[in-house]
Amino acid sequence: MQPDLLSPAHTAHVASQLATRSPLIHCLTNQVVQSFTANVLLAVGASPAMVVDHEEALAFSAIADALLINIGTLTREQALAMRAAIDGANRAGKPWTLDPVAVGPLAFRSRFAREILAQKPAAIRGNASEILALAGNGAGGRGVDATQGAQEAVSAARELAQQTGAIVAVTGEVDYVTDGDRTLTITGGDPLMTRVVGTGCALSAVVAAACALPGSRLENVAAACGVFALAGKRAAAQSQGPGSFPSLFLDALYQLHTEGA
Ligand SMILES: Nc1ncnc2c1ncn2[C@@H]1O[C@H](COP(=O)(O)OP(=O)(O)O)[C@@H](O)[C@H]1O
Ligand SMILES: Cc1ncsc1CCOP(=O)(O)O
Ligand SMILES: [Mg+2]
Repeated sequence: MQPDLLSPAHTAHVASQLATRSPLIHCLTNQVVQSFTANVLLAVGASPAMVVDHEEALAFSAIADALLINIGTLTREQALAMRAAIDGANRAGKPWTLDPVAVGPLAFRSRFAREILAQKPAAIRGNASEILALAGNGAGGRGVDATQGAQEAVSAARELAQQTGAIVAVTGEVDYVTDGDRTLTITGGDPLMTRVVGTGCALSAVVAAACALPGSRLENVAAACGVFALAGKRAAAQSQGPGSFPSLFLDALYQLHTEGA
């Protein structure tokens, strides 16, 4: 089936809903991107909380509106907290999102990612090499970076969505978001987004937030990618390089709901 283009009106609607509803997002994420992820969630109008101890994580994921699990700097201790958080979220009926950072060549995180897939993520967001590896079709990328284009991972994304029941977003120059049947395509963004750390991780946090909104989860996750594509393009148009880009990107995310898309 041919991918559909995401409607700009739905991106604007989701940008506004995120700010109006301000979902509380429980983030268990990597050590590199904690602060940027929290700032991105605040810029879109959501509310971040990094509650990381395993006892507190179990309790807090039931209180939060959605959970993010990002395995970028996974440790044994963090894996315990992640299992507890997923358990708490599932028992409370709260959606959780997986960012399978650098899955493939590294055994511990790859085993862990496959294990938690059985716990029914609402969404999975990764780059092409991560989605291919998670679907069992590739060896993974170069560390946290993709070595394949997103277009090459569309079939794997569909298979992964069918196997897990999750909405799968595979990102890159073009993003593809699928429920295993219908696939939406998002264009925009800018290569500068790959020259600063944490844009993929922060997008996964906004995907988690989008999963807490009412309506079509497929369209809401695609709109989260649409929000990034639009803000990334606007920020890059004013930016001289990776130093100024993160600030301009946060401003652009904020302006999407304060000034309308
Ligand atoms: N070449 C590109 N052109 C435009 N946008 C891009 C490009 N590469 C990545 N992006 C955007 O950057 C964000 C992060 O995606 P990606 O780089 O695939 O994730 P990761 O950082 O996990 O590898 C997404 O919003 C994606 O659309
Ligand atoms: C550099 C790095 N190392 C482990 S996690 C991480 C951040 C990856 O961020 P992103 O996937 O958003 O580029
Ligand atoms: Mg990533």
